[in-house]
Amino acid sequence: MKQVARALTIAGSDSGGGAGIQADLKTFHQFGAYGMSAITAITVQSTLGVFGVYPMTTEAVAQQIHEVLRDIGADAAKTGMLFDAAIIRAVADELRPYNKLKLVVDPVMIAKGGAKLLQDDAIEALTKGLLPLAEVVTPNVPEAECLTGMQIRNAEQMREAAKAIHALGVRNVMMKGGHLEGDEVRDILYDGQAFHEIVHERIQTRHTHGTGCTFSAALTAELAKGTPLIEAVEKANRFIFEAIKTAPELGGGHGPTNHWAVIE
Ligand SMILES: Nc1ncnc2c1ncn2[C@@H]1O[C@H](COP(=O)(O)OP(=O)(O)OP(=O)(O)O)[C@@H](O)[C@H]1O
Ligand SMILES: Cc1ncc(CO)c(N)n1
Repeated sequence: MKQVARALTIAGSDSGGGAGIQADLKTFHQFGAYGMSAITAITVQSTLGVFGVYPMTTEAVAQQIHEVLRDIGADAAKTGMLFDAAIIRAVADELRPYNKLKLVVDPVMIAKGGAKLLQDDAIEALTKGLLPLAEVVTPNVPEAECLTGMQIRNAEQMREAAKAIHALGVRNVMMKGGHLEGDEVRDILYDGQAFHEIVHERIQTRHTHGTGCTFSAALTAELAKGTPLIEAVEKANRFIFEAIKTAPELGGGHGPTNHWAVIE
């Protein structure tokens, strides 16, 4: 039988196509992985913002995961927008038996325009139920602040927060520095022992819709292919940098990145 890397995304639909399920599937495809999806909510979005959020039933989310995993299977999976505590618990219950599957948890909480993609009372379900199953969690600065209660303004505080999130029981923490100010963007991976830092130039652009989703999808696809974590993070980082740099400049607001970006 042919061996193709299989990747599952469990996330919200973004009608604008730049974030969520759509960003994930485009990115999986670009990385040569076979993409599957379990939709948690339908969001009405464009580059101008979020206009509506329509969650799926918990049963519908659980069933999508259950049926694709027991038939097709997955080498890696990622979670994005999960909306509420009941969906988080259902996702954790479905994934728990698949302990060989590499899980990337992108703890999506708020869209760039400020719209809530996760209910406040869902944080505990996330930290207690889902994070222990994750190979790696990929918070941005506001999400890391919410998970830890710490204030993060610089690289040292990012390292402290990474340690605190690791202490919640996650194997690896990938702290994204896109939200901090400065001419450079610093992303920090912490495996419980050492920090691995990747620094690149900050691109001056408004086209950053879905950067977090696209980054974690690239990471998931590489893990599905069997790439070791540090190398997978480096590839995903190069991909998102190139995708932001060559963004197609669509829409009147925060446009999507270039999911056709090529890295060598
Ligand atoms: N302006 C930028 N220039 C260069 N790299 C960037 C820029 N913005 C983001 N990145 C890269 O993209 C990655 C993800 O970005 P960010 O931290 O903004 O994610 P996010 O807030 O989760 O995104 P979103 O919520 O829109 O999906 C960062 O770790 C960084 O490597
Ligand atoms: C569906 C969805 N997931 C995640 C994000 C975060 O970028 C978004 N804007 N929309």
